[in-house]
Amino acid sequence: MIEFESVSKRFDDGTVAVEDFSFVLPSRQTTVFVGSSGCGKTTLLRMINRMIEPTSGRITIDGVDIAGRNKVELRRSIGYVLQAAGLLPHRKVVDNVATVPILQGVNKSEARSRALDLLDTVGLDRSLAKRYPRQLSGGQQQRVGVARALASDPNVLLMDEPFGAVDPIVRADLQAELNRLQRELGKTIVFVTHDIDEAFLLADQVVIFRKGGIIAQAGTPAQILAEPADDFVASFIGADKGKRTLHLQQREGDDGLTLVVDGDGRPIGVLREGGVEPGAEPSADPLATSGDRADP
Ligand SMILES: Nc1ncnc2c1ncn2[C@@H]1O[C@H](COP(=O)(O)OP(=O)(O)OP(=O)(O)O)[C@@H](O)[C@H]1O
Repeated sequence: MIEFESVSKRFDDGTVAVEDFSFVLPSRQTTVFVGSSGCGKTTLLRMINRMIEPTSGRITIDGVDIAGRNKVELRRSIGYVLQAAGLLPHRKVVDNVATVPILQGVNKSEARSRALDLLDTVGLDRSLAKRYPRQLSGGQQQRVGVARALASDPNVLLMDEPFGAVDPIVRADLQAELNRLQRELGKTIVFVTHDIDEAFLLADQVVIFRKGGIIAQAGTPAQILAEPADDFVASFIGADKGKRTLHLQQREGDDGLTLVVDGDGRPIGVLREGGVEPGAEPSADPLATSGDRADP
């Protein structure tokens, strides 16, 4: 469990990035920080591995105040994945993944053999191990970034917009892969994104921020979709525009299939029988995501 207790951060130039933030991030769950640019998400994330020090307040991991821990040792014990993957350009993939375990004293051949296992874990072919980062696609580089972050088998994984720079198809792949990995590994993940859809897809718990690291709403995706706390949240999740309001539509030439469209009229799927109780009248039930309730 990671706990923020009245944490504030004022930078040297006087910018207050975070003000009096208190929050608990449960172990083995994915907490997603979401909010528009400059609201303090990255600052909060980087305070967890002490890349940024709070001006006041306390952060504990499993009850231990991180201020009392050795900074370098703390940083190496926490996985960290960045948007640009942050790989070392002059090292081969396998060595990028093995770097932290070697720094922690694991012998080279064992670290490399574990690195190859980790490539399997993140769905990369072992034949890529000898390439340099520039010889990989953006999506592959991100997978290497995740493998590297997992290399020291950390309990905590910090992910700062890790899939922000890849195209939507690769991004969807990486998101699905992260959900699969998390089911297997059960890490305490803190994930930062601008993208509310990504947040809802990955999170056990979502925190929507206003500027200054102020919580606009925190809860499960279902809770937030069902009851946006205020107009700011409703607008942020698109409920106000009907983005999450689903409708059924039947069109000519669709062989009687019922199309599901979102509030902007974009087709997002078809209605299948599977979600309806046998004998029950077909209804919008299978679609009863809270989007229905977000109808203005
Ligand atoms: N080193 C710094 N010195 C001064 N101000 C900073 C510094 N780092 C961040 N800030 C400011 O603190 C505020 C929060 O920044 P932060 O990077 O945490 O936001 P963010 O929500 O992660 O934004 P983004 O989504 O754009 O990455 C912003 O106003 C930013 O300009």
